[in-house]
Amino acid sequence: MNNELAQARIRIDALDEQIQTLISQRARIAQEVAHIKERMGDSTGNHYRPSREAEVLRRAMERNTGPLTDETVARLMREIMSACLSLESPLKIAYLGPEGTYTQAAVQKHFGDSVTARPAAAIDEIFRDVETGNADYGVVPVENSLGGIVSHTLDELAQTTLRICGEVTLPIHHCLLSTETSVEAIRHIYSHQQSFAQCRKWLDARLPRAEKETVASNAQAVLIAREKGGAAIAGQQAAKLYGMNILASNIEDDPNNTTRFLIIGKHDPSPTGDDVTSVVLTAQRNTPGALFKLLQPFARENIDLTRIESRPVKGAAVRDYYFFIDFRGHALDPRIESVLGEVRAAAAYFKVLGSYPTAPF
Ligand SMILES: O=C(O)C(=O)C[C@]1(C(=O)O)C=C[C@@H](O)C=C1
Repeated sequence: MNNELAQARIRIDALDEQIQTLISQRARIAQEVAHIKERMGDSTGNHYRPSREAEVLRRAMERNTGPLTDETVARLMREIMSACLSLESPLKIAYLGPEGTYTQAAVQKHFGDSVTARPAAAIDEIFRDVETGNADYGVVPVENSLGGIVSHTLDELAQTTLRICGEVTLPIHHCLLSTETSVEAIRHIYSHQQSFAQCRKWLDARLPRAEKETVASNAQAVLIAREKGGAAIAGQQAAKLYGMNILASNIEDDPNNTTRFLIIGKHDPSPTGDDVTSVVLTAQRNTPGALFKLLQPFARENIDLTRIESRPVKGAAVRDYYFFIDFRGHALDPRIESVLGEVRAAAAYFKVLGSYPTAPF
C-alpha cells in the first residue's frame, strides 16, 4: 500500500480509538446522571430533557470550525446523546405512519435512532397514545411552508391536556419513486394531496398526461405504486425502506419547502434562552376590538409573535374561533408571565400549550 495512505489510516485509527474511549466515558456519565435524578426524587423513569439536549446541540454547532457542516455535527451529537439516553430509559415515540413518512424522518432528526418509534394511523391516535402512556412522546406535523396548517393537529391541541415539548423543522425534498426505471414509462402517480400541490409545476412539465390519485400518506403511495406499478411522490427515506428506484429528486416547486412538527408529551421543558411559547385562546364574543386587545400586551412588551392561526370551535352554536399564537420566549420569564396573566384575564378561553426550545437545527 502507498506509504502516505497507510500513515493517514494509522492516524485515523488512533483518533477512532480516542473517540470511542470518550464516547464510552460519556455514556457512563449519562448513566450516572440517571442515578442522580433518581436520588433527587425523580421516580418517573423518564430521563429525557429536551432543554438540555437543545443546549448540547447548539453548543456543538457553535464550536464547529468545519470541515463538517453544523447540521452534520449536530446529527452526530444527536446520535451520541440518543444512544446515551437509551441506556438510561429507551423512549417510545408515536408518530404519523406508516413507516417512511416525513414524520418518521422528523422523529429521527429530533430523537435520533436509539428510540422505539411506533407508527400510528392518524393524528388523534398519536395524542391518545401519549395521553394513555402507550408512548412517552408523540410527533405530529403542524404546518407546511407551502400547504399551510395541519388542521387535525390544531383541533387536537385545542382539546388535549398534553404539552408541546419541542419542535422540529424538516426541509421537504420530494422524489418520484417507482419500480420502473424511467420517468417516461409512468402513467399513474400516487401521493398525498399536499405533495401533489407542492410538485404541480414539475408534474405539469414532465408528466402532464399521467393520472394522479390522492392517498392518505406518501408512504401509502409508495406501497400502492410498488404493488400496482406507476410512481409515488415521497421522500428519499421511503425509497430506501421500500426498495424503490428514484426516478427524479427535488421535484418540489419551492426548494425552501419545509414542514414543522411538534413534539407532544407530559412535561414542561425548562427555559434555554432561545424558546417558543404556544398558546390557544378565544376572544370575548360581541366585543369590538377583542382580538386587538388580546394582542396588544405582546406588542407593548416587544414580544415577537411568530405565528397566528385560527380554527372554528367545533360544535359551537355561534361561530367562534380558536386563535393559536406562537411567540418567542418562555412562560417562566417574568415579563412573559405578566403578559400572559393580562391576556388570560381578557380572553374568554385561554390555555398555554407549552414553552419549548426552538429547533436547534
Ligand atoms: O443531562 C442529562 O439530564 C442527561 O440525561 C444526559 C443527556 C446527554 O446524553 O447529554 C441524555 C439525555 C437527556 O435528554 C439530556 C442529556
